[in-house]
Amino acid sequence: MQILPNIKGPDDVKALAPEQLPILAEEIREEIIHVTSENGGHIGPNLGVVELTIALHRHFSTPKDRFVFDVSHQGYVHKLLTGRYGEKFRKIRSTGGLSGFLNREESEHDCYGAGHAGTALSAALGMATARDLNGTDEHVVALVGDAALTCGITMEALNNIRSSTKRLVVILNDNKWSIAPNVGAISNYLNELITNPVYNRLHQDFEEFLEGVPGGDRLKKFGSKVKQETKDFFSGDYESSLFEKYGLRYIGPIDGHDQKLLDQYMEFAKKSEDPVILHVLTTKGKGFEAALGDPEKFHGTSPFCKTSGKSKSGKPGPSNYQDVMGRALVDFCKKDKRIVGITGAMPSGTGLKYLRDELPEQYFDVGIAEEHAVLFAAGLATSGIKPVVTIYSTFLQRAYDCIIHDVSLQDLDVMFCMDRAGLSPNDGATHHGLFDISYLRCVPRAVIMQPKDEDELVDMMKTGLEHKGQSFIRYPRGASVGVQMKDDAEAIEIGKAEPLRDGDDIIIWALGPMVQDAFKLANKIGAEQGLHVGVVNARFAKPIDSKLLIENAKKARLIVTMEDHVVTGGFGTGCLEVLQENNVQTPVVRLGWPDRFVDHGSSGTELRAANGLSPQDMEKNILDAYRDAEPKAIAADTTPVLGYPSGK
Ligand SMILES: Cc1ncc(C[n+]2csc(CCOP(=O)(O)OP(=O)(O)O)c2C)c(N)n1
Ligand SMILES: CC(=O)[C@@H](O)[C@H](O)COP(=O)(O)O
Ligand SMILES: [Mg+2]
Repeated sequence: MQILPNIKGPDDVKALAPEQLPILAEEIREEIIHVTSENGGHIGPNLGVVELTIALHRHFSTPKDRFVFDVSHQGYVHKLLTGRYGEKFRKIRSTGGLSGFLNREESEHDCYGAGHAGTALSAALGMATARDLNGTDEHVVALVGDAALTCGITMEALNNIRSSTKRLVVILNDNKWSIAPNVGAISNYLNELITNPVYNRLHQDFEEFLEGVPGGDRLKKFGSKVKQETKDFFSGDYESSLFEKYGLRYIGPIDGHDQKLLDQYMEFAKKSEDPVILHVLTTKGKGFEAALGDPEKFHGTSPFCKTSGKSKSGKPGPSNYQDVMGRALVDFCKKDKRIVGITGAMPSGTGLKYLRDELPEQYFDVGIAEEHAVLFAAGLATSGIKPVVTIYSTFLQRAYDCIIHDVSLQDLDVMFCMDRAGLSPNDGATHHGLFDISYLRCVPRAVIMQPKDEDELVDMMKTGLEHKGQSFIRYPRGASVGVQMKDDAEAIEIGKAEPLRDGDDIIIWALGPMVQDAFKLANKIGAEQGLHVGVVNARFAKPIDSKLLIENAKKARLIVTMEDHVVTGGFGTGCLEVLQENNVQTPVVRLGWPDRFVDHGSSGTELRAANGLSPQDMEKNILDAYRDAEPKAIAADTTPVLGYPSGK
């Protein structure tokens, strides 16, 4: 490492001689491969933007100039070039390390954070418009991936640029990939642009421009061809690109790994007196064979072996919830052709890849377009199709009005599978699924459920598929419990909780994976305090099993609720409402995430410990509340203690 460690900021990048840039690029790739092999992370997207990001920092000057990266999962190079090489980068996406996304609190060079796709163009346009209003002269550059163009918000911003500002630089980073291969008409259109004769449509002052850039004369011979085409273009012989129809000057496509070419076109884009889009072709995973061979796997990966690319994760454990859901959905779709699965560009992450491969006619990937996914499902449902919308809890936030206004208000039969409900530790605040119960519990008729294990997940899928109305199943990222699966799923009576262990001193109502934690606490408190602690698998966050809850609360001295969700408006709050409405005074301790955003971290265990949710914290919370609660004169129940999953 000769250059990268000495890059303390963009000025050091500008000071490099051209012949040093390939060395810097090589060192950056080496660092990204090393760090992501240890921590996991978005290796593919970042290896694809090395030369592009170097060029950005050689021609623009953050923090005065503003870079807005769409999703910003491809921001590692930017971080390395803005003084963040070192220990914190080495721990990126882990406790105490950098965020995996741009973050305003992390650096003055990160003018805008992200994590969700489709926000960059609108935010950048806001910044450019603010600049015009303030009369300042900074440059604003939006880096947008080809799949981010499938987001509705991106098109809303495109529609607005021409009428809002004169100066905005948009870099379209076109690598043909979303997480899976990019989909839809916009993707096909970009391919058309690329397969046309490779030329750059430049404004007629192309020759003038060449005077102004180093090596411009070398391009002169090339310019004569372009000049002809420019004339044709302006004479209307060429149909202008989609982007010109939106009022942007389109330049491209150019090779996004050719540092010299990038230099020249960045300079042109910078000088443009019109909003300009520079169409850059890059290769996701460039510089790492395994990533080139499997861009989907290496879009965002867990730690891997640097030589083979093989995942480092230990011995195979229980299936991930996404795979259980995906395989079960195939079975349900085989039995009922009316059932279809819909994903927003994430067939692997949601598990819908099984349906894609086995029953492609019942599979729909709509691109990064969650609002459209829900509305599309609503349309399908009006014609007797039973759509299953599989979108991560956090990304479903994007489609909230479509859920209420289109699916719920019209009482259409749609089932939602919300993966990543709970923590996404390494991705952090933009990706934790901690709000879905709160944002859905207020929606009339919504059925919100969470399984205690993978077998119950399939039961809940059957329940939702048979339910006439709107059902939402939430389940966590990663491995399931490892229980024996039934041969045939059994529907669950809606609103029916599952008592698992008797108790009358304390009764814990746990949702989803918290059932495991509840049993551990019940066993420990029972053994050490001699208390009789019951456990109920709540199953439904809406409707709550009020009858059983009231019965439990009249019997016990304390009710505890446990959820992998914020407390504010969550499942525990629902239980409080039930007891209050029925005038049952038994105190309730609600164990869940506090009313604040939760950072990224190495694991759920570390994040829980950092947020007062370690097993010790929860035990203390419960015992303190128990001591403060009014004793109740009820004889201890001697019913034998049940265990779950196998008497643990
Ligand atoms: C609203 C939303 N939906 C889904 C995702 C998951 N996601 C993260 S990156 C990505 C693909 C982005 O593709 P592109 O914009 O082309 O960037 P690339 O990874 O190719 O550089 C997706 C679907 C997200 N971050 N936000
Ligand atoms: C950047 C982004 O939004 C996705 O790549 C996300 O990080 C995937 O999350 P999972 O790894 O949980 O599928
Ligand atoms: Mg892409």
